[in-house]
Amino acid sequence: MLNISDFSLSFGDKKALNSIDLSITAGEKVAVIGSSGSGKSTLISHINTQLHGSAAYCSQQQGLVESLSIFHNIYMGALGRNSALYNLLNLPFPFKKPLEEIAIIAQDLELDCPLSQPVSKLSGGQRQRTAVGRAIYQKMPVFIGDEPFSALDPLMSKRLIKYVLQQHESVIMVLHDMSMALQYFDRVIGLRNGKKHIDTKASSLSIEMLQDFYQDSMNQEFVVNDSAIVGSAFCD
Ligand SMILES: Nc1ncnc2c1ncn2[C@@H]1O[C@H](COP(=O)(O)OP(=O)(O)OP(=O)(O)O)[C@@H](O)[C@H]1O
Repeated sequence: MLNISDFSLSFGDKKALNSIDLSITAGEKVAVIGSSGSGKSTLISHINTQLHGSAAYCSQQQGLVESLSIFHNIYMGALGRNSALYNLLNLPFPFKKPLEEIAIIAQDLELDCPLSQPVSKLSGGQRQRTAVGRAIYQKMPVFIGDEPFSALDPLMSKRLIKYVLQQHESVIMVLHDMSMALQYFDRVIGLRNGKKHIDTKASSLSIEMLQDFYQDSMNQEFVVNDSAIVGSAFCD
């Protein structure tokens, strides 16, 4: 499904990704972890570009339209599927079919406020779920999410991660919750300073190993010379 070979990306002097090799097969559920600034968002944004047309991407920025309702923001996921005229008419007079479909998605995402509510009046968690709803309504085989439920309480976050996993053939998700990464995903990719340090089956990792990985990442935050990080316990 995806093959990335020796991919690097810099922002000015900052090397955000450093010689990344990555293959992902259809059907895989991949968690991407790493400390802040390690390159996770940059990596999944690149993956989204590579999978253009088959992936729904839920970025941290969300890109919601503040003045429009929950319904219309979620409906945006279907803009490409329908004609311009249908989309235009659906704005003032929503059609029955999308109304019903979006009501189900909103219910599944535990969005219990009226669908007519403008996004500007939503909480952080409600906004995140609206953005995820829009991605789900794209009906793509692949879901790419950048901490899509970070504003939710842990139990709701758990339920909704399970829901997103059920709705898509393949999922690539950045998340900081190590236990969820191990419990719900097949594979874990760990980034440190733009390099891939972990890429293995979730079943071969433990919470302690991931805690060590985060601790080592923190310890090396001040290391300027990249050569000092070679020799990780996980990857070259
Ligand atoms: N548009 C940009 N311009 C300049 N630097 C950038 C830009 N985007 C990312 N960076 C830098 O690239 C590095 C990787 O950023 P990235 O957002 O991918 O990290 P991250 O692991 O997703 O972080 P977080 O967990 O905080 O979201 C960081 O040092 C960041 O400052």
